Amino acid sequence: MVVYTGDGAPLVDARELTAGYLPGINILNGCSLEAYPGELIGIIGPNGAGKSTLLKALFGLVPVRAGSVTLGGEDITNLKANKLVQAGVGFVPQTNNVFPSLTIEENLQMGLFLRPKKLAERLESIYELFPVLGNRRNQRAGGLSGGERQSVAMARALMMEPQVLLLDEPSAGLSPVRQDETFIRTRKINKTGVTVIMVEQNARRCLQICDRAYVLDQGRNSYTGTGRELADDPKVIELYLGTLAADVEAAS
Ligand SMILES: Nc1ncnc2c1ncn2[C@@H]1O[C@H](COP(=O)(O)OP(=O)(O)OP(=O)(O)O)[C@@H](O)[C@H]1O
Repeated sequence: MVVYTGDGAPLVDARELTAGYLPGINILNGCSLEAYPGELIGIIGPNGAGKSTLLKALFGLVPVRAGSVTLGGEDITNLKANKLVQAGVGFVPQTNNVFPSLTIEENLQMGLFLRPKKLAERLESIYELFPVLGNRRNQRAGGLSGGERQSVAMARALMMEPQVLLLDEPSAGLSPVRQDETFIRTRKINKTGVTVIMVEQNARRCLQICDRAYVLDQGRNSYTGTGRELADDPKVIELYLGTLAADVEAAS
């Protein structure tokens, strides 16, 4: 597992972001995040902490009022989503992330509208990573299960060969088995060299698979460390992971 110790330059560097949806109301209150090349970063924290808002601020979907975001040293603060996709950032929203009336393959095609000439080559490599999607390429996305839709959404974001993939609660609404599959798939994508920044409400599982994680609380950084450090930190367990779950795990 790659665990960065801070050597080298971060690929994504979000510094002291203030951001919000409504005038005068900030949801992010100066939170920061760094992702080094090849890292799998988790963002966890209580409901309403601003986790999804942070991801949306990175992808230009929520206005950043103060602070900055850089990608490979270039300022990308408040760039529009299409510019970010061209710059190498992929985003998978939590819901409404497929076109239900289109087939799997048409959904994937939509992911490459900025670079259509590479379609055959990209489809081949995506079907290698997601063989099930290849086998069912002509099926409409609307008829797929939640987990399968999540795969299509991830695969579509990967069509543009992003350097960074932003995932908003990929395991939300899935059964425990499907959640596990989603986490394994996310790790697999990360192993291909894609830096992943993932918001997760399944904090324990997220800490198990990520290199480093950020705990957000009220739009601020609360704790940061490797997945293991945070999973073992008594304060993080008490405040964010739940003591009962920890006791059960320790007793088993
Ligand atoms: N489109 C929006 N317009 C106005 N306020 C919003 C909008 N989306 C989210 N918020 C508010 O921003 C705050 C943070 O929401 P966010 O979704 O970022 O939290 P979160 O940490 O991802 O929580 P959860 O785990 O519950 O999804 C909440 O108070 C929420 O009501």
